[in-house]
Amino acid sequence: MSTDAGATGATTRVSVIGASGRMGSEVCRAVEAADGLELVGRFDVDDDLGDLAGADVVVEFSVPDASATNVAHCVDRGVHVVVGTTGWSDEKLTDLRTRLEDHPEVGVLIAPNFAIGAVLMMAFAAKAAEFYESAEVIELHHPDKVDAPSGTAARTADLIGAAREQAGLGPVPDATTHDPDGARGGRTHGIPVHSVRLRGLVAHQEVLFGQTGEMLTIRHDSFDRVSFMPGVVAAVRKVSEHPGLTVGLEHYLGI
Ligand SMILES: NC(=O)C1=CN([C@@H]2O[C@H](COP(=O)(O)OP(=O)(O)OC[C@H]3O[C@@H](n4cnc5c(N)ncnc54)[C@H](O)[C@@H]3O)[C@@H](O)[C@H]2O)C=CC1
Ligand SMILES: O=C(O)C1=N[C@H](C(=O)O)C[C@H](O)C1
Repeated sequence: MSTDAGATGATTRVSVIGASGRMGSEVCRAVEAADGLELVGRFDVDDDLGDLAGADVVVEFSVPDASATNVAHCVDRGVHVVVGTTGWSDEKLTDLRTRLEDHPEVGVLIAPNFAIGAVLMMAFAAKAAEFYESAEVIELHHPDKVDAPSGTAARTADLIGAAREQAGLGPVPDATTHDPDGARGGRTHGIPVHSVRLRGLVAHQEVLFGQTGEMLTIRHDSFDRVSFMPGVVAAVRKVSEHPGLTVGLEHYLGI
């Protein structure tokens, strides 16, 4: 298997699942333009994944209901996978870890967001969380997105919730007792999360922290899907060096 193009000069063969989608098509263009990577397969719904066109690494951007099955197909064939699809529940992650025990050489990266600024936003939010009484997440996306909240917002809220627990903070203050239409949004790990869907948007998020007399806002905007590509290409290059399951691009970037 030739996956270490940087060190050896060998070419890494890459297939894309979800190749006709908004992200998949952008990934195909990025792989074709990247030194040391060769696009060998494009797969979409109803295609037979077969031997994955002989890929060393698969990039998977499909739909939440299909992603786990697609990734299992790759792992069973000893192929590394870079996953951007959202909707990975704890149960699905546990099943994948179990599957990987039979293929200890295979690396799988699941990253809720490949934009470097979004990775930093999540890291900054985790850092800030213990210092503020209040925290809320607002994610804003294009209206063709099928899942809410976004994977990025869910991950951000999880990181904030875990940091608050670690610091011994209680629930966020909220006197609401009457909310028949759910105006206060959903909750992830105890943190309110609000989802906006608006034509013209791509992918955006604000993390709000408050305490008496001050407020901190951390905001990230992806104006174009090219913003995800440096992270995807870096992950393709590194995934073989990280056997087992990794959740979050920050672990590949040393953030
Ligand atoms: N991690 C990240 O940085 C990012 C993640 N995403 C996530 O990536 C996923 C895809 O997003 P988009 O490209 O915007 O969606 P999209 O709807 O444009 O593309 C999804 C593609 O998957 C295909 N598909 C459906 N079922 C399939 C199956 N069983 N096997 C193979 N392909 C199948 C569809 O035909 C479609 O071409 C979503 O979960 C989204 O949240 C999106 C942007 C960035
Ligand atoms: O569907 C999208 O567009 C995006 N999905 C990911 C998510 O759910 O967090 C990443 C980014 O926000 C774009």
